Amino acid sequence: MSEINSLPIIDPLPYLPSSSLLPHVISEVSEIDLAERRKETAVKIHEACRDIGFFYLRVDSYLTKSDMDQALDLGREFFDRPNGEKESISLENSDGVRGYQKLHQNVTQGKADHHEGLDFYAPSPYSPRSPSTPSSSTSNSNGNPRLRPLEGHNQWPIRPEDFQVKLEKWVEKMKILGNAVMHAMADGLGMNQDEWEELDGMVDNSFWVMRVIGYPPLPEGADGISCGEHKDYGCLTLLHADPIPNSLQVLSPFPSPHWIAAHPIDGCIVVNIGEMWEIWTGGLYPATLHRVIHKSPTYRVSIPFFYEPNFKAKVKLLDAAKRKAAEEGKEIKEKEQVEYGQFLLGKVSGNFKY
Ligand SMILES: O=C(O)CCC(=O)C(=O)O
Ligand SMILES: [Fe+2]
Repeated sequence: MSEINSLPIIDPLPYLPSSSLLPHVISEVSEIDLAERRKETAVKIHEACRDIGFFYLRVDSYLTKSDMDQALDLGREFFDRPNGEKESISLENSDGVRGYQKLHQNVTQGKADHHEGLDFYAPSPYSPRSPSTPSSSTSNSNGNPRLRPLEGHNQWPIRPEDFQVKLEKWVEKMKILGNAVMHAMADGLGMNQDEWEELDGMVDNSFWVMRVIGYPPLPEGADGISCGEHKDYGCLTLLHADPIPNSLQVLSPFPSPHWIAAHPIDGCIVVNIGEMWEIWTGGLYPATLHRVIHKSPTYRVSIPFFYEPNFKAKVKLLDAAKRKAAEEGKEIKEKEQVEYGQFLLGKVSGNFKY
């Protein structure tokens, strides 16, 4: 294998429901070559997941340029609002994980990151508490019962106008895209229909997360890091970011680990896989380390959408991954089964400084 210094570009079009495609594309898609195009996509996705765990996904048959620009601009306009307004929807007002985090409140490996952010999650995974049961012995400063992490409601900004409507649409779009990528990955692993349906049943009520992140440039001369190196912990990360080169960096494994830049490409988003795929495949598909060092003078906005398993999904080594690894002579290592929601709870508790 030659040194990997750039990421492959993959077209998910043959896996997207035709009703979700942009009108001008629908007429171009012929049923006849769909099967052939699926094969091509599945092979490319398998190689990308196995060799680096990161790739570009073409989305220009699915999202217009104005959909893409608008999502980032809404983030930018929100971060431009006065601090008091942003802090009125801070994490502490909900369940400690949904809402706004001010600059340096995010922590990676014990070090504060140089960004602000706004986090949204799928609805609470817990059944509603009955009003007659005292829900908790503790209350927060507003006298309301203290919520367990993930138990609260999302806090949507009131300004800029349309933020919620537009970004909820983005969530719906990303869920469809995430499922299409999962299907391509299932084919790439050589799953049969029953195996794909079983995998699909573990993500069909995805406990998704959407983050809107704002990165001020790192101070002049600082050798700091905007977002410390980490693996993502779920299934798939679908990242849309401002077209600023060099900021997002990926640890390419071959021939020896070295950082490469994932420069944004027009009409594409960047996808990487998280730790759940590492468990599903026994490490055949690695969750790759990445980081952000944002030094350019402009404020950078990114919107990672995490397409995750269902809260209750039990994630363990897949037979298809065993077969694929044997076929390719790759060694894999079975990891302990996890229930996704429990795994997530263990992770979110260390993410913020309150
Ligand atoms: O902002 C970015 O480009 C990446 C953010 C990221 O890696 C994350 O939120 O997990
Ligand atoms: Fe990440």
